Amino acid sequence: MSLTEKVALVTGGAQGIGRAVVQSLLQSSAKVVVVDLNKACGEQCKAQLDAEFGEGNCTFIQCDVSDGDALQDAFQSTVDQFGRLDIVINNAGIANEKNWEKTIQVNLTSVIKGTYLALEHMSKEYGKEGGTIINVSSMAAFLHSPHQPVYTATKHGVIGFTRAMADASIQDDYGVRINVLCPAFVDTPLLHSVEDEENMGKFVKYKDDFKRSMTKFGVLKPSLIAEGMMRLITDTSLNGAVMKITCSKGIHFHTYEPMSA
Ligand SMILES: NC(=O)C1=CN([C@@H]2O[C@H](COP(=O)(O)OP(=O)(O)OC[C@H]3O[C@@H](n4cnc5c(N)ncnc54)[C@H](O)[C@@H]3O)[C@@H](O)[C@H]2O)C=CC1
Ligand SMILES: CCCCC/C=C\C=C\C(=O)C/C=C\C/C=C\CCCC(=O)O
Repeated sequence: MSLTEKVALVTGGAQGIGRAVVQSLLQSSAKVVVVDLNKACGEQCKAQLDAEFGEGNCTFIQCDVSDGDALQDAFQSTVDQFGRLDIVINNAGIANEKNWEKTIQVNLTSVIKGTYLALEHMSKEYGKEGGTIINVSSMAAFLHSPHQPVYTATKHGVIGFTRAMADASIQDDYGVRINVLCPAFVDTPLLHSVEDEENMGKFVKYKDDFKRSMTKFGVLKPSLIAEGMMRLITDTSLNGAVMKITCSKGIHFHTYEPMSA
């Protein structure tokens, strides 16, 4: 499906899962704004994408998503440059149990803020044309791993918030589909954070347990996560969907009893 004339904003798009999603969006002819904290990585990413897809299709904005004003400016710059916004991927995330307040800010508060900003630029409530939002959670939301309690809490929160907003979108006719994607382990730099006391704090003693889990459950390629993401973007029947991606079952959906959490 062509996304020609569509404009996408991807947080944490400079590497890992976000980077793979940016690549897929450009392959589908969307314009893409990469919003990321890491300036060096973002500039390198943009240079590579310009070489592959031509200049003018991709922009990099350095921004810490946990700085609400900076995130607001990034959304405004996107619309100023490309004239519209259609697709928002709230993907930026960290796994830091030592600075757990920061983990809540980046993984949950910024996803909420990013969703509200996306609605300001896309919802019919604000006189806009509609669009789609995908928030990135994790299979950690379906486990209760003792090794990453705050990371797990944020990912539970992302699912609850997204499903509630998807219902709100239907009730008040925002014209915006809001879905959530939950990958199992993916081969990105984030996985290496389990090695580091600065990230894990007292939970660093479990690093070998993490590695055993990765061996047991397998590690996915970022390209498969991008494939799932493109399905959420292009399948207009999906709203409030919770997509899971695992090695054993591939891309599939979590099902809930009516009215259940
Ligand atoms: N890698 C994995 O095994 C899994 C990752 N996820 C989730 O996928 C998302 C992406 O993760 P990965 O690509 O694996 O991580 P990654 O560490 O490879 O990439 C994350 C990107 O986000 C950026 N970022 C971090 N903090 C930021 C901030 N405050 N403001 C703006 N940008 C920021 C980083 O600079 C980086 O470019 C995260 O939400 C993560 O929790 C979910 C399930 C599994
Ligand atoms: C605080 C440090 C945490 C380190 C986190 C690093 C990576 C994060 C990975 C995830 O988000 C995925 C976490 C858990 C799910 C993994 C596998 C479940 C597979 C289930 C299945 O295959 O059925």
